[in-house]
Amino acid sequence: MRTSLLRSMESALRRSRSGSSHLLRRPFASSSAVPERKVAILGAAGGIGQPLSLLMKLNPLVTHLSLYDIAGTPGVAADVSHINTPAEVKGFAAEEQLGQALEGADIVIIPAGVPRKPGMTRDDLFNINAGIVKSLCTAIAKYCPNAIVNMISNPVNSTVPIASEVFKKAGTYDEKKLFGVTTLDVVRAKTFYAAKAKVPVSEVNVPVVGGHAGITILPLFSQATPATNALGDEEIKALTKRTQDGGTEVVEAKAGKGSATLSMAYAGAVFADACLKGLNGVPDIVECSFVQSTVTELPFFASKVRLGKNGVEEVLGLGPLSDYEKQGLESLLPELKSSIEKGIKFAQAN
Ligand SMILES: NC(=O)c1ccc[n+]([C@@H]2O[C@H](COP(=O)([O-])OP(=O)(O)OC[C@H]3O[C@@H](n4cnc5c(N)ncnc54)[C@H](O)[C@@H]3O)[C@@H](O)[C@H]2O)c1
Ligand SMILES: O=C(O)C[C@H](O)C(=O)O
Repeated sequence: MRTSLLRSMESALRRSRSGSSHLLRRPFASSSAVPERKVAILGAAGGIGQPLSLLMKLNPLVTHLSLYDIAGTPGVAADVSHINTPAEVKGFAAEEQLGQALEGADIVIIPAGVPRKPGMTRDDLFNINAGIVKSLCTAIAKYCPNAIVNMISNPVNSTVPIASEVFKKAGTYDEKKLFGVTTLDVVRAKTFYAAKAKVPVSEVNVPVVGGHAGITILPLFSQATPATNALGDEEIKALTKRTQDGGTEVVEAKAGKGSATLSMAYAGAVFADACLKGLNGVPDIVECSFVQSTVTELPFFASKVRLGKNGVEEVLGLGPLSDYEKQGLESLLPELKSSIEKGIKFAQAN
């Protein structure tokens, strides 16, 4: 997946440099091979929003890129629009333009909201971000009820349930189209595993299940490929802990200037690319994501998901777990349950 996104981007860059591509001379609308796809980014002028806008502009599957934020969008949209790739860029600022930003969107990516500072948990963001997510999802239900939603705003373990309740209230909820973006956990697990196991990072795959906060992030290193016997129990524990604390590692390193933005933009672009490929009928697109689920007793859970023309095609099971992973699963369920319930309660009361 990672390599296929990189290949797409490299070829978009090559084409834009050579100026020889038929894609650049002919709009996608007239191409029978590539359907029109509008991607909207809400929070596009933020730390994640800006590099994510850049990466989506480089994605050859995007024909229309709609950038919305409450401040700073005109500059970001003008800047990104000068890149000579096919996606047509439009910027929207202020709430009265939100409808236009969303209309016709196939995928809405939401990195709007405040990030952590050192000493905070993701749940500490709930009070501000819950309201932001609720109002943006209310607009999605009105202007693009059939869009796939990629939720990045934290706490993901609560913002996804909030979105589901907003859509239920509006009568537009389709569980196949709501995704909590947990790809950064997978990106981190792959990077850390490759370095420890001394295997090429481009070949590594590691499923990460559960949720997206602390111990609710459960990397399944027993299923990592390429498999290795080189890692003992203590090394697996250390890798698990580093993956669970990856966000905090960045928050502390940024020392008050926010949380992961560049690696998150990359992860968000990988996941949106997978959703676009699924929509376009590319077979066997599998990514981990926090979705409505029956894999555990909880109503939402992150696991491998097969993507298709309608969003979720199949929520895949956990596969065989090591004893250490089984313990991790038992430990995470109560915390994840309470974060999910907090989101549902908020949306029902507001
Ligand atoms: N899911 C993940 O793995 C993951 C990873 C990193 C960060 N995050 C989360 O993503 C969110 C954004 O992080 P960031 O670093 O980009 O923050 P940021 O403060 O740099 O950017 C957030 C942007 O959201 C905008 N915004 C605020 N309210 C809005 C509204 N109502 N409508 C539209 N835009 C609005 C702001 O103007 C700002 O430009 C945070 O909640 C952060 O915790 C999630
Ligand atoms: O850690 C954070 O607050 C941001 C994000 O969820 C991350 O995992 O980097």
